[in-house]
Amino acid sequence: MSDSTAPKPDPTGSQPNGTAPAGNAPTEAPLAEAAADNAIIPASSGEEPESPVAEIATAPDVANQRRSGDPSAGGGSRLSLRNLRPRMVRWRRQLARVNEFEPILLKEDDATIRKRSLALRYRAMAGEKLSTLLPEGYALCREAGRRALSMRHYDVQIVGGIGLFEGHIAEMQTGEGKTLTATLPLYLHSLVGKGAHLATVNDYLAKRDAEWMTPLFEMLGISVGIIQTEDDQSARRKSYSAAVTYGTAKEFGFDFLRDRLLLRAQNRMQTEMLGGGDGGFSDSGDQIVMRGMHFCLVDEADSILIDEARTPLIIGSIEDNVRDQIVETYKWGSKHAPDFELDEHFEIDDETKRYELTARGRSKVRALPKNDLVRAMGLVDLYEYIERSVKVHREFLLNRQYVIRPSEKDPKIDEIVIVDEFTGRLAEGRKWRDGIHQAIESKEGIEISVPTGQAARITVQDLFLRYPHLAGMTGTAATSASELARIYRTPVVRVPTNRPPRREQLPSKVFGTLDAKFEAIAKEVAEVHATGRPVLIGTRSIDKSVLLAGMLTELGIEHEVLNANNVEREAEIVAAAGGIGKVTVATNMAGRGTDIKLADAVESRGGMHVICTELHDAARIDRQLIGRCGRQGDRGSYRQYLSLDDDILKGGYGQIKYDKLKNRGEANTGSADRLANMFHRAQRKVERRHFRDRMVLMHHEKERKKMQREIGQDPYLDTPD
Ligand SMILES: Nc1ncnc2c1ncn2[C@@H]1O[C@H](COP(=O)(O)OP(=O)(O)OP(=O)(O)O)[C@@H](O)[C@H]1O
Repeated sequence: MSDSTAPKPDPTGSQPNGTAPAGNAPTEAPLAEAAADNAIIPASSGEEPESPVAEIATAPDVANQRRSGDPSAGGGSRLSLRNLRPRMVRWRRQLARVNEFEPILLKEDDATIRKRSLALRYRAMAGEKLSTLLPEGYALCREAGRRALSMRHYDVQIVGGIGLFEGHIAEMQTGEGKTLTATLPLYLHSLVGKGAHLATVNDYLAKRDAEWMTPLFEMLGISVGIIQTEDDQSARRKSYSAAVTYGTAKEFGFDFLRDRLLLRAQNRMQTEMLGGGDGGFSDSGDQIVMRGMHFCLVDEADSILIDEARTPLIIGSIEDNVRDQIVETYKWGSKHAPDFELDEHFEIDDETKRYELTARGRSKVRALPKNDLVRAMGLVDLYEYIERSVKVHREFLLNRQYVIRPSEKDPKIDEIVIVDEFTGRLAEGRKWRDGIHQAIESKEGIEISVPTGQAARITVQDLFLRYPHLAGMTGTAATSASELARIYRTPVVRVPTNRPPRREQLPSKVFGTLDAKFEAIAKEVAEVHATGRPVLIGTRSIDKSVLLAGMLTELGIEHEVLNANNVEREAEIVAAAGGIGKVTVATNMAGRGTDIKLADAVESRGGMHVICTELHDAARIDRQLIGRCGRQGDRGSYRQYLSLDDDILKGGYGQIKYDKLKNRGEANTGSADRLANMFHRAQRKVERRHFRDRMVLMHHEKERKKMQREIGQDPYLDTPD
């Protein structure tokens, strides 16, 4: 930590408000302007979480944005909702109070800043309200940022930070400095001594952001902990004991479950000891790692709180050696199944279609060679394994009942996907029960997915609902505002950009077929590429990214493909994507969290051009892609390409109407641009359906937990498999 008394020069050139020299004007000008006209723009009337979705969804700004069909609208626009004015006025007043501290803090040395921070902590611990401490706290944080990181929180960031402190989801455009903004509510909430968590999507981001912000926190006497997947219990305990802890939603969830299991085990031991008198309770030194859940700030809030919301975090109860034994026995079964003959070794019950070994079949099983793991399995179990394997060999055929393809989660691993016998379509995510699925995996020689057995389970949603104070940041929340407000009681606010955005939306183009669309896209890539501007093309699936890449190769355009198949090079590809003449084809969320920095000469040529090749099921994902260009006031442009055979039309209007549109598309030779709005309507229908599905699921889960509590069970530990 630096002891210098003189503050470090501010590379942003910005000065405290009111004392700003002329050169500072560009940095703070938009805020001054925006502040006068509602610095923060509500994306929904989330203040009334109880209000019906329609009311929220039709909040004027969202509605305007959708009417214009511009999924990137927002950010710097200045729209206002009359009924939310009081909140904005209050936040602006608080900003003014934060600013009042600045000239005073500027004159103080590092040691005094730290002392002030300690004094704030005492006051918070003594029970003073954090909202009273906010102006000085935020001013201290800003001053620490300026000295330790050479970054002074912009006024918009301070106002965004106030919104976060008050439990909002702040929508900030990519590149607007969410990492620095996060320090404000983290610092303030950490003062009460119960810990403040920042949850992000992966270990890498947790570590990177924590390390980047640590000098700021250290200057204020605030310790920082980082949770990484490989950490052991004692490292975790240490990280959680820090004032501020960075980690992933997943790790926070697992630690919560492990602690809960441990507490139950200890509780049981204690009860046994008290009851039996001779119980073996000993405090073996096992201690929980978390020290409660007080405040959590969720980065990439929409993806964690909505996309991942239903993801269950499960701690398995099957131990590794048992798992190995099960896997081995499946393999053993499928190896020997072809040697079993109908009628001689097994029979099939006409009614139940059950396979049953005959006496000869059973003695054959006993005589089969077995390794130690298989031998340790009970004989009755072995009969069942063989019966199941024989059934699978006779009845389940590759490319008829199922296909094999690379797993979406990990393309290096193959997986079995069931073919729906009625529709002939792939039944994504479905599995056969009673070991059939595993027996097929074994027959095909691919990794056997032994179920874990559940010892404890929590969904990401439940986890965050347990925090009494929750807030989030994201580039794209406005379109999910109603859902976030309804589930988490976290209203969404839009934070305007520090500098006005200069991103240009080019008119959407609609084609009859995918082929026609892709040809036009390739042509546009060639044209923009010739000017030296970088082009980023987003596709909905891996195969489409490959198709487009093939077309670009034919045109002789050098390019990079970024999809789930080459995640290792992700950061490298994204970092280079803003160079002169770069062309990058990416599937949706790829490259998240890495900044695309434009090469110097790119800005004067018009910045980056983004091409969206199809609408996604959620407008939010489209906006994420579009947000890649025109960052921090850079120039940039984007265009949406659509065709009448796009999946979104099927999802929105159903198969029959989709088939009609597709036929119309095939007959269509000219432009169909006038139909662009139809695609956005379809997208809204899909979004609404997904929202309804999620609400139904949430309702069922809630009921289940209620019932379990009523009968004295723990909904996280007594989980149905
Ligand atoms: N107040 C500030 N003063 C100077 N530079 C800043 C300030 N705030 C942010 N920056 C710079 O802006 C850049 C983007 O910051 P950051 O990565 O936190 O953005 P982000 O909003 O998280 O973007 P993404 O959505 O891509 O994750 C960084 O290089 C950071 O140094």
